[in-house]
Amino acid sequence: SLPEVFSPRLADKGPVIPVPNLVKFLERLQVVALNSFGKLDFDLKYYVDLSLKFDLNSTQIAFDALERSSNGSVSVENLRTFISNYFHSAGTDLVYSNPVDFNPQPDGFLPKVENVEVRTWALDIHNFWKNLSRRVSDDLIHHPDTHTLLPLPEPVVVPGSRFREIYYWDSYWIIRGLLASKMYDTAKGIVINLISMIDEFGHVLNGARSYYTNRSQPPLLSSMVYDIYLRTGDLEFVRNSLPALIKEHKFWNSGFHSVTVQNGNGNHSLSRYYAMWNEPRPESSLVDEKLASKFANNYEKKHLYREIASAAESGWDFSSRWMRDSTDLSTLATTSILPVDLNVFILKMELDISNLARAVGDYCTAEHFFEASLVRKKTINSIFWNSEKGQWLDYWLDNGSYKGAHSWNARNQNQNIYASNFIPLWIESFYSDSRQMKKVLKSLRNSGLLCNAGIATSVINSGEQWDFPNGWAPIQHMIVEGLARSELPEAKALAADIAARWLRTNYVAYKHTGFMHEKYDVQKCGDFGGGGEYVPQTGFGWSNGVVLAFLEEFGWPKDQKIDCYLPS
Ligand SMILES: OC[C@H]1O[C@H](O[C@H]2O[C@H](CO)[C@@H](O)[C@H](O)[C@H]2O)[C@H](O)[C@@H](O)[C@@H]1O
Repeated sequence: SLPEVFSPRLADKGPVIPVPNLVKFLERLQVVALNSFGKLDFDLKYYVDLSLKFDLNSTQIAFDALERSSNGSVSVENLRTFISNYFHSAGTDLVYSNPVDFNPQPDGFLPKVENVEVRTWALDIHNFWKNLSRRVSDDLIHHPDTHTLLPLPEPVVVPGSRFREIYYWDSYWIIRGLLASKMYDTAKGIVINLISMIDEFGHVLNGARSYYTNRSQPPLLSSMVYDIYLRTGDLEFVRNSLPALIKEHKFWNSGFHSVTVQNGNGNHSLSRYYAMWNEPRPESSLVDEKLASKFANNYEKKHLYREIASAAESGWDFSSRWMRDSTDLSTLATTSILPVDLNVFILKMELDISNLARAVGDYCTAEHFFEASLVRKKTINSIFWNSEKGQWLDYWLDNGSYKGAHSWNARNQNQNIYASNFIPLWIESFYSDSRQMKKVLKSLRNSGLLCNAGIATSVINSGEQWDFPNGWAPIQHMIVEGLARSELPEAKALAADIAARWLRTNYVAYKHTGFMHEKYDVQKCGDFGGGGEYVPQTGFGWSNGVVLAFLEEFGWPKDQKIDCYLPS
């Protein structure tokens, strides 16, 4: 018999937000396109990013009338003609837009960068904001039903390449870079766009597409607002943002995202990733269907689809972190895990809301969220902290719960080493605790995560992109920033060392390839990363942002070379 987790009762319980008919149609086109064009250079996402030249009904009629062979394919020529007659290319609904606040040589840009070569590179990256800035096309404004792209009110900054739309958590590091580039209006515009999603959908979407409405991403909106406020002092911006931040806090602390765990210290309220979807992800539907094809039972398939979409909500799509068996992606069990980083982001949200509310004189809200942050800090140390290891460990939920609460069991802490086990370092509540910090530092040094060219995502080489040997800009940034802010000199020194390794590898890869990359291989300085379900992407929003943020914080001395040979 099936385990309880696959029972109809449980499998059907979760919420589902349906996608529009346009997305369903584009998924049909995706299948025919793959059968007709073949796998070479084929990106599934391209097809759900197309926009229609005419209404959906007439496009569907023309599509159904195409002559098909027995396997459903259409001749390459006929399909090409049909696509060019009926669709605008993917990406044309976001048009290039010169950012209003872009200055090629901003005043006070990266004052600590003395080295000419590094400054030239930094200015190249600063220039990339122009390549990545877009606004929605007039066609999208007038005919939103013919686009999967969502019409956002302000200009956007996209990650790059196949990621043609704004992404939630990427935007935090893009904003960090924009702040270093003194592009405050562009940064505020991004936040206004994300807030418009909360107004319309109740949460910030994974990305600005109608196929992303059923999930969010790591919640960093409050961090964006807070950092912009610190640079600009704009209280009106804070006042306008606060209601959305409070609404978002509720989203992550209610419904299926919320889980109660009980231990000797009482009941603890925590959050998990939980997508409102149990079908294949439209942007990767054939990949998901193939993975689910090993399951005969429809409930098992639906269960897997929800786990896949929830892993996408985590931003770590995909990783052994969410898998019961690191060699088998179909064992994804994202919703059965309480993630350290998500709960840290919610603690940060509480601290940010409290600080922002205090700044605008709303002391009642400030106090309420400060209290909440104290409780959450205790919860994080109570559920995730493992003193023997000197790390915070993700927590596996058992299938059953008693009266809605799961009983805490030390055995359920995931003993595997992930960079996320160190994300609490980013938050003052943790980095200011010198005793705990010393333990964590020792643990980080011995973790196997610190490599020649940065911090590895994990120590498991699963072939998935959020695992060894890939290193990702956001992870480097959060850990380095926390270490740098700690009082401990050895933590500060480690921060500078990791930042320098990361800058070197980004620079050398840029010089070799001409591009900034989405992820890097931390084993080999100068190599970009790989693995996962799509080819490595360039551009790239968060990598650019983190380079600028590191250069702003640490600078680069005049006579220090930036290459792969580390000074002894
Ligand atoms: O198309 C597959 C998946 O792609 C996205 O995930 C990856 O890119 C995002 C943009 O840079 C990034 O935020 C995420 O961390 C990456 O893993 C997308 O977010 C997924 O939902 C999508 O299924």
